[in-house]
Amino acid sequence: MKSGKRIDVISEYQKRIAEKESLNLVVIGHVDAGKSTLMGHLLYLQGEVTEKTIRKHERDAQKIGKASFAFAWVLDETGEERARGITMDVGVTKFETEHRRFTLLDAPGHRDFIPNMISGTAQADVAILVVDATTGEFESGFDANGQTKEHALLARSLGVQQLVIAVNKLDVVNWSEARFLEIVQKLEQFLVKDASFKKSNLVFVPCSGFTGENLVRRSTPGNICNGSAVSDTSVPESVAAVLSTFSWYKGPTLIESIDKLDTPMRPIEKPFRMSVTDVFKSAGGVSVAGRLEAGHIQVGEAVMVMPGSEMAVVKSMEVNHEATRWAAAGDSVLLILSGIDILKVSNGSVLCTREAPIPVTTHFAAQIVVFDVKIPITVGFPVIVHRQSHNEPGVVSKLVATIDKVTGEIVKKSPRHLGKNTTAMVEIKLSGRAIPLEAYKDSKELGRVMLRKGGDTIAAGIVNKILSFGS
Ligand SMILES: Nc1nc2c(ncn2[C@@H]2O[C@H](COP(=O)(O)OP(=O)(O)OP(=O)(O)O)[C@@H](O)[C@H]2O)c(=O)[nH]1
Repeated sequence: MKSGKRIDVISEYQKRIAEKESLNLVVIGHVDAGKSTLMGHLLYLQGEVTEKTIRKHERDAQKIGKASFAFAWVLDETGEERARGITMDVGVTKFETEHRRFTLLDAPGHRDFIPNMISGTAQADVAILVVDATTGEFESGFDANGQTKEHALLARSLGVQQLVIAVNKLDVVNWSEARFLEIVQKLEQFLVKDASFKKSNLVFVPCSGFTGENLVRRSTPGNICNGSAVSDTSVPESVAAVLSTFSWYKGPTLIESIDKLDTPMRPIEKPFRMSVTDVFKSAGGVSVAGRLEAGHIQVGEAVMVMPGSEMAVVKSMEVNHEATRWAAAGDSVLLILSGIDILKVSNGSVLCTREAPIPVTTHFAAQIVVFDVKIPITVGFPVIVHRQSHNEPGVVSKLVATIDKVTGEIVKKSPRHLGKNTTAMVEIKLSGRAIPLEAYKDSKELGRVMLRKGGDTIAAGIVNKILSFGS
């Protein structure tokens, strides 16, 4: 195919961000915290979903006895997700606020789907953490087996710096200010002290995804949020009660809070890198979806797939479901590639250029933070190594030293084991295939790893050095 005129991507990109900046937003939180309902309702209020669609979801949901899930179905699209009432895969949608363009990733809360949650969060710049304010529910999401803490730690480890915390289902607790403040106090302490978020990067917003209160606006006598698209009778508070009991809140709505989030610096001038999250055959060639981590790409250019060093040409592309001729760092893209066998590219591959290939390795040094482990990490400890949406089995092959989290100084060389909350330098060897990986100093996006074992996340870290090179 003819590539057409070459585009000056950097100047096009400058024009685009001058118009409106783009952010990838992930919604995380404990199972049933109300993530899908909240975002489905927000999309409806923003005009991204029609009243007709919501009415249809409502009727269909009622038929299978799940009337309260009508808004959640905007994002939970598969039959199994709807029947089980849970999110399993990462749904992707786009929407706009006054100053920002968002690509929304709705991650599953159930612990069985944490690898999918990692995949969604790895693509995100910012996150909404949804917590259920209901008595007992916030507590169970927040305890050791709940996903509130794990998701927050994972998000921080994957590079998310700004967090909007939606204190949800406040309708169930009579819009109680005391309950809201109790949750803020507990969460803030954890997020700042244990998860290393900056206090100034946290925003707490009381709301109800079900009634729609404080998502886009707050109820006033002339403007009432009463979950109008849902005819479920279980809306627990009368509108009058909302007006009188929620008057204590004077802060921003959820949409105002996310509209103020900062856009991270995009490494657009660095060598081209795209991490692949999905591959499928399409009429035009091989379709490859993923996130552009660094650099830029345009139709007609050649790309190299790592591992494997196979070459392909970009035949066409889409950003946010719209055909385009170029894409830049930070974009979620779909490339149609020609000249390549579908078997040569898979979830976890990284696309780069022949001139600046990404290293491929089975052995690397990393600095890790150990989470709440039951058994201390020792040499030979088996782990599943996650890099973005990809994972491979491996072992912790060497414990180099424990280090002071604050000063970075070595506390102990060659420790025998690593316990809870330790920061340490280790070496990791993969037992199977080599993966594309970079040192963190070269790529913040492709230089992070997460270690999991037996369904638990046990550590997160950054890659200090690649110790073996494959192709
Ligand atoms: N009363 C009340 N119920 C809510 C609210 N938000 C969600 N729910 C209900 O909580 C249940 C779970 O909601 P979902 O939106 O599926 O929760 P989720 O966090 O997306 O669940 P997973 O994706 O499976 O983790 C549904 O019955 C919702 O109707 C709220 O603000 N108030």
